[in-house]
Amino acid sequence: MSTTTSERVAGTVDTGEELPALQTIRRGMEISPELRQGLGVTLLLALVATIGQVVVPITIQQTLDHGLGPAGPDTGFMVRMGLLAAVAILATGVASYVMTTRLFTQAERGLATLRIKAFRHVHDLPLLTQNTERRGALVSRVTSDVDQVSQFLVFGGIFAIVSIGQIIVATVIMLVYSWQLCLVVWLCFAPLFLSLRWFQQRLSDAYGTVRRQVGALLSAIAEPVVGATVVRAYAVQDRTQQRIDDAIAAHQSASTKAQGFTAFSFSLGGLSGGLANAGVLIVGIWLGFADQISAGEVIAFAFLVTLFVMPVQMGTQILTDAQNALAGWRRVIGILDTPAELVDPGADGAVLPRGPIAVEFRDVGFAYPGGPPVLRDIDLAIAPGTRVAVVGETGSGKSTLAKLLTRLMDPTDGSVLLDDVDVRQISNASLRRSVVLVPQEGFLIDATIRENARWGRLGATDSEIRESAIELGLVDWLDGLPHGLDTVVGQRGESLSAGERQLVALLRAHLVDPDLLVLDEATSAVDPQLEMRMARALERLMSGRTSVTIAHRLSTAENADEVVVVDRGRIVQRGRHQDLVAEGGVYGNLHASWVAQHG
Ligand SMILES: Nc1ncnc2c1ncn2[C@@H]1O[C@H](COP(=O)(O)OP(=O)(O)OP(=O)(O)O)[C@@H](O)[C@H]1O
Repeated sequence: MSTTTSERVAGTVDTGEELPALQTIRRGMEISPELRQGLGVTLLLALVATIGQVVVPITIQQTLDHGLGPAGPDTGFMVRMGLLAAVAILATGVASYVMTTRLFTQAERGLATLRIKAFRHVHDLPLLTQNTERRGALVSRVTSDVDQVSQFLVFGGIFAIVSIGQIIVATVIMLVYSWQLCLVVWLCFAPLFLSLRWFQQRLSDAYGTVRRQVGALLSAIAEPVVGATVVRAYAVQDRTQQRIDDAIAAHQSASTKAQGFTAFSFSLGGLSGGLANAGVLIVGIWLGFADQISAGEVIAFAFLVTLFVMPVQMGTQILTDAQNALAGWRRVIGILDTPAELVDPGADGAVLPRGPIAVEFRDVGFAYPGGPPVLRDIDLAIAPGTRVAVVGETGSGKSTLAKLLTRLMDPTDGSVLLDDVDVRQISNASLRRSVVLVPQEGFLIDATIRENARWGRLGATDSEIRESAIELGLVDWLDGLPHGLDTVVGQRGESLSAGERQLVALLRAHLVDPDLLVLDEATSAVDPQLEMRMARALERLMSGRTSVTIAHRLSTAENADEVVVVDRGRIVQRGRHQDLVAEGGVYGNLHASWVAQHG
């Protein structure tokens, strides 16, 4: 677990930002063991590829110095050297190919594992955390951040290893030939080597700005697309267009600046190479006259210099990529290091028996991370099969109560019990089987009504879905739709009306066949006919089950067996509707405002 976890603000995702580079790599390898598999062989191949590169200059030197004797060319020797060079070139090519293939296969396998683990963990993160972390940012962590790691591991990583190897081996060979010429080469490249860190920092800053600008650009574009209706309704196209234009201009200038740094370091690499070659020739000839070096060695040097050029030209870019990849890796590891606070007891957990569930809140308190208490001293017992309506002013804590009841969050104090068992001890599978939450806005996927209903019971047949629709009195509505169960609901169910979306949500809930139904009643008004249909479906859905409804309608409170009144996080009144109306208090006020609205 990362060092930052302990300091993490409750309910937020670990950013992993303070994880040192080496620790990041170690943790990353632990999470994706595939990255380590066969790494030894891959590195061996990298060594073969590197050594192969320097064999050619050596054979040239040998041919020039020993193949062209005073007695004329030694054909046998030259052929042997030529063959050696050919074998070296072939070996380098094959080794590079196999190495790269192995590397990207392993890297992609390892990163697929990382993605899968991160996605699974996102599911286990407390709902609260998912709300706190911007959802888009979570998505980017498991997609583009992993891509950055992948890019680097496949291209940058191996290039870095081979490059460093190339420079080391070339330097050793140069030293064997002539330390003076080696010094010339190193002096020519020294300014670039020394400024690599400086370049890398500039590049990193520049690309950091580019990434931020990409984010700004995406949100500037997403806003008018997602909120197209509002943008048009308020005729603010010009303002949003201006934001997009500004974002595009800012992105363009940041990118140009970043590319400028890359181009500069690239050119400097070429310049250093040219200088080194010239220096080698001048000093080499001078040393040659002093009989300190052979012609073949000078030519070999010219070849060896080229082994320096590419690595240093790409060096700054590789360093930046490495930094980006590490940052990406840290962010994904950060997800995995965020504890799944809602621990599922799994197979060891209790299993709820079938039949209406008894509910109890025992001294429950709750506060959102860093916030004040939202629920206090909640003691509430609901007998099996009872129909309870929870009412209260907006912000009084009703939805929070529902989330605790369905274990989307755990209480900060006290406990929630179902059939006398703490919800924390009930296996998730059993909990999801027996308890259903129908939220205000049921989330519909862009698929058919059939697919959406099947979220309630995966694999439900058409006749089972129809049976549910018949029991809820929805079959004539379903048959009245243009394509029945095959009707596509559009993104987030946009092709249906708000009331129809609720009907699909009820159908889905009915297919679960729960023993405890928790409903967050929709506030949006629907046409009277649909309203009646919904009321009838709800009535049937609740029958024979324990139900807790967050009520916004007078009729729901009137029909409930018991009304629970929440005010500023506490239960202030309980009882039947008529009794509470007579009692007055908070319920009296709520009732009066309902009557004023609809009476
Ligand atoms: N994710 C959250 N993070 C921080 N505070 C929250 C969060 N959700 C709700 N709250 C706060 O908790 C309090 C209770 O909210 P809750 O949603 O339970 O009220 P409610 O009674 O259901 O309101 P409404 O009828 O408007 O839905 C409010 O003050 C709200 O600001």
